[in-house]
Amino acid sequence: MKIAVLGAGAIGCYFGGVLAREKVDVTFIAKGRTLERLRDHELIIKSINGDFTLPVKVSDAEQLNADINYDFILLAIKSTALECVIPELQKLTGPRTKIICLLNGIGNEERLAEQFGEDHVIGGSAFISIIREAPGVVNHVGDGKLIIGHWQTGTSDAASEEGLAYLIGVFRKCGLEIELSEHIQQIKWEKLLWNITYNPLTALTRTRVGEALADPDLYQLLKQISTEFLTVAERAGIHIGDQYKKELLKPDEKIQNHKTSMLQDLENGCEMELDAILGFVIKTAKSLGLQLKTIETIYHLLRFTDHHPLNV
Ligand SMILES: NC(=O)C1=CN([C@@H]2O[C@H](COP(=O)(O)OP(=O)(O)OC[C@H]3O[C@@H](n4cnc5c(N)ncnc54)[C@H](OP(=O)(O)O)[C@@H]3O)[C@@H](O)[C@H]2O)C=CC1
Ligand SMILES: CC(C)(CO)C(=O)C(=O)O
Repeated sequence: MKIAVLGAGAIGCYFGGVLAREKVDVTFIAKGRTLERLRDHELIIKSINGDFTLPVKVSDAEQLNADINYDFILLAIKSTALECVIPELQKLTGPRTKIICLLNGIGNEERLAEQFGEDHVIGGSAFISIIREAPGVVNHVGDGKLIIGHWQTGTSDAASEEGLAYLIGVFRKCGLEIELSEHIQQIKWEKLLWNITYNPLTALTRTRVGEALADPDLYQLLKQISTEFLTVAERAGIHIGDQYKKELLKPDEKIQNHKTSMLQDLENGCEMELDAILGFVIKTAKSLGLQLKTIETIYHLLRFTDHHPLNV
């Protein structure tokens, strides 16, 4: 079984590294400093479950060989880079390749399905926390479940099913919690409930999750954002589990000090994932005749911030 990891950052290096350690044939598709680093040095994974390092196979994203037939592609770029990697995916995807999309937000799997066909797409939600400390060096700081599921149920052939079962088995053997769901679209919305509530507001106000929750003004806004999002989900016919709603505004100790990925992107001068986290919801709301006052305001403020980085 051959796996390509497209996006050798935090998520790609961690999940790809775990598989490579178990002798799965994994190739990291990388560019720039990550490509240089991984060619000459071992991949370094720091993890709450135990650190490890290992040499890995790496290919230049700009010089891909279209002859290799990968069984699975672990897609772990930021959603902002999705259009840029479509030509790379075209070279990596053969008739039986499945793209496992690990990106946050909504709209990514839909775009992949439009380009490659629904039966080539496996949706994913990673409830995990990993920080890229340097090219080829990642730190797994928060544990959580990885949920994946066929974008179009009932279309997979026996060989792909066998491959997927093997992959899931390897992850489980390594102590990773992974689930194959038949409701991946719902799961993506459930994860988005958390991301849309916390990521944009904490980025805008440069706060950690616990700080935002403890501040009465920000708490009020967190509530408004989640209420607006839940209204859209309900009107769109998406069921959000009660447990996600109940726990949303009282996350446990472990997440209090968390800096959301959107705040990290802002601080690192990287483009924020605004469309996958906010834009898609705004569009869906518009198509349903709903106006989202708080979400739209925050989206526009962050778009402005994205285009006018602060010089601090
Ligand atoms: N980190 C986390 O804890 C979690 C992240 N996620 C989601 O997972 C996704 C990935 O996040 P994360 O791993 O943190 O992001 P990173 O920024 O750490 O990694 C993205 C990687 O994609 C690479 N990349 C960008 N463009 C290309 C290209 N054209 N060809 C090849 N590689 C490319 C980048 O390379 P370069 O640096 O050279 O540009 C980088 O290595 C996001 O959607 C995020 O929201 C979900 C749950 C948790
Ligand atoms: C909280 C976390 C790390 C969960 O996966 C996340 O999705 C984010 O910060 O954007």
